Amino acid sequence: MSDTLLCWHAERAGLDVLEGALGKLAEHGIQISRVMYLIQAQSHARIPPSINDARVEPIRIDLVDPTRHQLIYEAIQEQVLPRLNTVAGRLHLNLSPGTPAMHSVWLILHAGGVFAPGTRLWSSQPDRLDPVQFEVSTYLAEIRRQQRLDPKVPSYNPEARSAARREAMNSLFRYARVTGAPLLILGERGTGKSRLVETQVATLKQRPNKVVTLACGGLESTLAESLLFGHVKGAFTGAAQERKGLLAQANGGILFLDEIQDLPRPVQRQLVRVFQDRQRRYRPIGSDKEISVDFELVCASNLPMGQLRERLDEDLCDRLSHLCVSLPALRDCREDLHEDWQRVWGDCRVDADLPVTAPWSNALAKRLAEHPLTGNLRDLQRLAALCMAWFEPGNEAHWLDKALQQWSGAAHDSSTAELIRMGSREEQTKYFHAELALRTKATEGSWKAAAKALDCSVKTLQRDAEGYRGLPEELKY
Ligand SMILES: Nc1ncnc2c1ncn2[C@@H]1O[C@H](COP(=O)(O)OP(=O)(O)OP(=O)(O)O)[C@@H](O)[C@H]1O
Repeated sequence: MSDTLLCWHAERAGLDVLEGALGKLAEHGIQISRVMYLIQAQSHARIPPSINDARVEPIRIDLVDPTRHQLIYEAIQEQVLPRLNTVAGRLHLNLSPGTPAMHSVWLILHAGGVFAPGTRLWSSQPDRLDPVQFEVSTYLAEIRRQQRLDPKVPSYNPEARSAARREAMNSLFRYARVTGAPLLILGERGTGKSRLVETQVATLKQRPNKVVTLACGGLESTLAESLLFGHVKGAFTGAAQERKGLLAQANGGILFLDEIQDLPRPVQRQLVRVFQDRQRRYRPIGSDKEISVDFELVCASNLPMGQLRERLDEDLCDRLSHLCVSLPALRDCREDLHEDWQRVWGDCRVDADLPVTAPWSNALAKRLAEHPLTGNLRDLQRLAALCMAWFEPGNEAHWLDKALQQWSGAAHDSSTAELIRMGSREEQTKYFHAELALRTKATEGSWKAAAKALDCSVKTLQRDAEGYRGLPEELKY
């Protein structure tokens, strides 16, 4: 398929520049069949209908002053951008013709992602044509990606307002500094355990930039073993290549085992053995050679200590419980919520149009004061996403209200489900029965009709509904 070239008519060098560029592009194996040729409206140059088999499409722009960037942009927006939809093949942009001011305009448009992915930039002189490899849009995208993946912002302020968080941070700062002893971080899901390990813990342990993480959920024993310890080629069917395990990768850094309770028991035992050895020696699967590694072990779990104990190998649990920090849930440190919301907002805000400081109102303060926040920081992230979706410049009260309405609506179901999932089997069954009773009453219209639909007595249903006692009022159906 042949391509399109977009460029400016260089008044002084005339059509020679275009002809030269077309020739050089052909040397690169690029066939141009169409040229979108921007030219001053006042220019007297005669533009031929085609050059070197390429159809030349003059686009006359009334622009006397090439440093009027805003006007150039508007002209391009009106006269060039709509035509980009009709480009077949790839778009090439020759940056060089025109004034240096024009070069900046092209680059800015490219950086803003105006041109389709795959558009190639070229810089030319009559005797040369060089690709411009500096992909501005990719560069910006990369910065944004890094900001998300590699957050440098410490997750929590150690000088927290609430006593619960201050105490947790105080313990964290003391415990994380102890070398050679595993650190255990407990906290409900979304309390920021992983982020804490990647930022503050890694810094305190003086091993920044090297946190090797294994999410232990859903791994069966042999896979978990091979991921952690690695294997030699041919160690088992399918082991076509040698694989370096995470323990080896974490050498000199931190091995972070997230949701440690899900690590299969036999692998937990193996880990204990490595940890009992001062030199941290182990054998990759199928190898007869021992490897010695140096890493700090940090584990996290969203279970409280009592439940975690039931899921962990006894020895491993004993080792892990020496230095254990419990991160409080957000609803237990509401004094910090204003700051948390600012931080989450700053974290999620990518679009420069959005306000730098997080939106705030009395209604939001009230919602934050009473919301169960069972998803912790993720609830705040959901609110931030809704704010971004409803955002309209200059009308904060309106879009914030809209976002809050949606947030409250969506919170109902997920929060109820969340709370129900948190209890013991007995409690969960109780909540389930209560939910069933109340929902059936709501759909059938009365206790009598609900009892008939479920084939039980009204008394049974009303007793079941009592099971919701203890749930926050707003979560009851
Ligand atoms: N202090 C913070 N400020 C703003 N955002 C944060 C903060 N800490 C974590 N986050 C963000 O909140 C989300 C939840 O954090 P994280 O994954 O660390 O929690 P977690 O406790 O490990 O959750 P889970 O147990 O579900 O893995 C992530 O998207 C993270 O980037």
